Amino acid sequence: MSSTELEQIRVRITELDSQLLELLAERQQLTNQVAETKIKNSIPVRDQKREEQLLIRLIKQGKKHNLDAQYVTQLFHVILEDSVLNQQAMLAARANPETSLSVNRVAFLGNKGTYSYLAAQKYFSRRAGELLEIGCQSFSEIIKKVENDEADYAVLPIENTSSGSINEVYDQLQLTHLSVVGELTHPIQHTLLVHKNTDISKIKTLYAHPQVFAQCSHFLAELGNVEVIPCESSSAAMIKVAEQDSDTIAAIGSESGGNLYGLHGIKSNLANQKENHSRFFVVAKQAVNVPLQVPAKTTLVMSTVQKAGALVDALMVLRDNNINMTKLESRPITGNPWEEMFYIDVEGNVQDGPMQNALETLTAMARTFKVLGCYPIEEINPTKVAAVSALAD
Ligand SMILES: C=C(O[C@@H]1C=C(C(=O)O)C=C[C@H]1O)C(=O)O
Repeated sequence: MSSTELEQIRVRITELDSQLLELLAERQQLTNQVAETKIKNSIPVRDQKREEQLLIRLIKQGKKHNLDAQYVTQLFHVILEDSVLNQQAMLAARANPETSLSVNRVAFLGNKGTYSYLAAQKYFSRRAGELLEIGCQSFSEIIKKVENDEADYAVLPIENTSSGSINEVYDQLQLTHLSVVGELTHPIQHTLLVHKNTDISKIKTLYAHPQVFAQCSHFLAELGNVEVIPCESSSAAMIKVAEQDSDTIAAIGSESGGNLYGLHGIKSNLANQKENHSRFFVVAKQAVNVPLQVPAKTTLVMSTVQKAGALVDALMVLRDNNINMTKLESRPITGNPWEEMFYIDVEGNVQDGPMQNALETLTAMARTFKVLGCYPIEEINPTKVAAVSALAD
């Protein structure tokens, strides 16, 4: 193929890509109109039947064009997720006009480039107003910023699929009056980041956050004799490497974060678990009102009376009200040895009838009880690929 032939084909591809973008923008406009209709007529945002039918039709249609079912499904999962999240954000903004700020001051751990920074960018990209990033050195500093009105929101990592719950954050939430107003999950893609081109075998010193070391323990064991230096954040680790002109040091963090400091990745996928995601809470001074049309979660925190089966009794209240629990975490109570605080995430809105029943009963039976927050579910999980492909056959 001559180079002019190649260029001509590329010109056509470029044209098609632009048309794809224009069509996606037009689709987004239409789904925003759908959201307006749903607001007017109190219709739920999510319609999984419609999503399933749409996917089945597209998979069948794709097959006629020789497009793989997996490919079509993945593509439309991204489109559907974006559509649902945008609609949810529209409804939430409409229900909480006081939260529409021209500037959102957001406190998070570390500096530009940390996973918390990337999560904050992702969360606020769907919301009105500019993002003003406030990097902090510790979780307690992040929370104080919001308590002292120096920030409007804090983004706090709460759990990770490979290293589990982040106890320090749970312990901070025990002590604050802030409310959880949102959640999001963000993929964590640990990459070995270097300043100078080098080879893994030359690396003698490695900088990262202790959570990151925990999540990459298998890779560290394979590396052998390397000095591991814990840093207060991934961005602190990146800065250490960027400041030194050495080919024997590296940091672990996200590749896009590392690029902000002039680092590049030489090995990716370092986490023990290949599916590595972190869940974050977004917290603020004021609780938000989640419209009943938006799928919601509620986080509760309680301590039970010292009696056999007290926790089981509390969980039975959820079962009796048909409330699905998605997470249960226990933490020691500061200053009260051997007593536990329970953090419970459930699906449902604090304004629902069954949830109100459950909250009333739990308040009466627990020693201490508090709703940490009610917020829209950000994990969309469109219909599973395999199920849809089977239906489309
Ligand atoms: C746009 C809608 O809202 C949601 C998003 C959909 C989409 O983007 O196609 C489909 C179903 C709903 O879960 C709709 O209800 O039509």
